[in-house]
Amino acid sequence: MHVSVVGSGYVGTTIAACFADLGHEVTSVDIDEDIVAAVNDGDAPIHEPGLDPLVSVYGGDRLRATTDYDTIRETDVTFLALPTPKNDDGSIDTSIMEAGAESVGEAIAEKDGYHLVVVKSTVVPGTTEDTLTPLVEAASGKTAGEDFGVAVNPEFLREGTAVDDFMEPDKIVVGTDGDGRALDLLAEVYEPLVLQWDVPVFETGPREAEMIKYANNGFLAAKVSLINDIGNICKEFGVDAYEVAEAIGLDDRIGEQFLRSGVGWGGSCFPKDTSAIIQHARDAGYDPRMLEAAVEVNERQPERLLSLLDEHVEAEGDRIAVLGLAFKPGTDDIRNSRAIPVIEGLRERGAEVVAYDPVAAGEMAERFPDIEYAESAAAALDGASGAVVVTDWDEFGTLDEEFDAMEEAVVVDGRRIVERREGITYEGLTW
Ligand SMILES: NC(=O)c1ccc[n+]([C@@H]2O[C@H](COP(=O)([O-])OP(=O)(O)OC[C@H]3O[C@@H](n4cnc5c(N)ncnc54)[C@H](O)[C@@H]3O)[C@@H](O)[C@H]2O)c1
Ligand SMILES: O=c1ccn([C@@H]2O[C@H](COP(=O)(O)OP(=O)(O)O[C@H]3O[C@H](CO)[C@@H](O)[C@H](O)[C@H]3O)[C@@H](O)[C@H]2O)c(=O)[nH]1
Repeated sequence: MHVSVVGSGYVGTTIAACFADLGHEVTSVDIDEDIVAAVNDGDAPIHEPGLDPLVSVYGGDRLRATTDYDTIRETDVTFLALPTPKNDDGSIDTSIMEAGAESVGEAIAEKDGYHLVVVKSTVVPGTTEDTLTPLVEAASGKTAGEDFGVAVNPEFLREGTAVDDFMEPDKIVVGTDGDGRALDLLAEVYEPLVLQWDVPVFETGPREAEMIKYANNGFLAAKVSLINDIGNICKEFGVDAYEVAEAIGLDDRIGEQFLRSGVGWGGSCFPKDTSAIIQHARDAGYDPRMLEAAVEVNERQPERLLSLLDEHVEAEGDRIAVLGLAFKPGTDDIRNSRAIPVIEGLRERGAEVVAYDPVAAGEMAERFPDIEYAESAAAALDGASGAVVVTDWDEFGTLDEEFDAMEEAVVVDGRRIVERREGITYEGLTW
């Protein structure tokens, strides 16, 4: 099968390389010429474990990148993996998706046979039927359901484990209006995965498929916020939230995953998606109190971390180490990282901030060019009067005598990764 993928970012590049690995011919379309050149040279344009080997094998061969939308015409199915950022009021900005839908429509206008357009990006319920499909129809002069099909197929991969998540998914959600040709084509695209892992394919309507993605992310974000809320209560009473989480996670109805309390969630998805669905619900007249509370608890965690530091250190004029800048380990992505409000809070206190991250320092230096970036955790800790841990990189779990080089060995751990020991004034955020 010949598949095209529009957008070569985290999702687009991952799924394009994986489709090639599943045996499909793949054409990637992106407006960024550097990204296109990189893919054709066999270089992954993003940092993602397991992606380099795939792009180096298939890039320029079974996976070809281009800036030319017209190439879509030669393919059977097009996945739209374009960004859906948020507007200033928190609502979803679908303008890039709309531009993509129009370009796809123009490209298939001259096509004789059926073409399938698949919305892979995260869009609020109704976007595909009410906005994107009419745009493809207008640009192509064709009729949806007759000349071309439309499906919603949200993506659940996580950054840092994107390739594995895509290649071995928990589920594949397919939203159509019952168009048998669309279902058959998607079944063919995913057949190798479904056969190998016996993956459940959940067939539903387009609006349901769109909502399932927000429900999934909203539920997970709220789960972390709930364990953070419980963790904050635990801290007040000297209870270890991690022991509590371990016990409640044994209940199948709760489940053991996503119970790591700490400084909260960040990244490119949870913040923007909770915000988009909250705003979409409000626009419809419903006030989604649980999701609003999940966001509020999340926003408070960095300040709680700094309050614990305040109990031990007069930050003004002091050197304070920030360990971890990425929004989670395994990535250089700092979008909505909890390190951002932590650094801002330290600067408001007049602290001299020295930051360390194994891969994300370069990204953070663009955001905060005038703080110090250390080459190692040891260098960051040297001479510091306090340290805050923001990202749970494994290497922070092996730190030990490095703390002895601190001016004052005060460690406030936002991820329960540092070993508590004598000689360190240790504060866990929720334990
Ligand atoms: N990042 C994730 O982990 C993840 C996981 C699941 C779902 N999603 C969703 O997938 C979508 C894509 O997210 P992403 O993180 O891959 O985005 P991204 O910002 O990493 O990549 C988007 C790509 O689209 C390209 N682009 C922009 N405008 C274009 C246009 N008009 N035509 C062609 N290419 C264009 C950009 O150059 C970029 O390479 C979003 O809706 C997101 O919410 C993301
Ligand atoms: O127990 C936990 C689990 C996660 N987090 C934090 O939650 C955030 C998000 O983590 P994770 O979900 O692993 O990363 P993402 O790559 O943002 O993936 C989420 O967002 C993607 C984009 O929509 C979805 O596809 C994925 O299914 C969904 O997990 C990070 O800041 C983590 O530090 C915690 O604080 N405690």
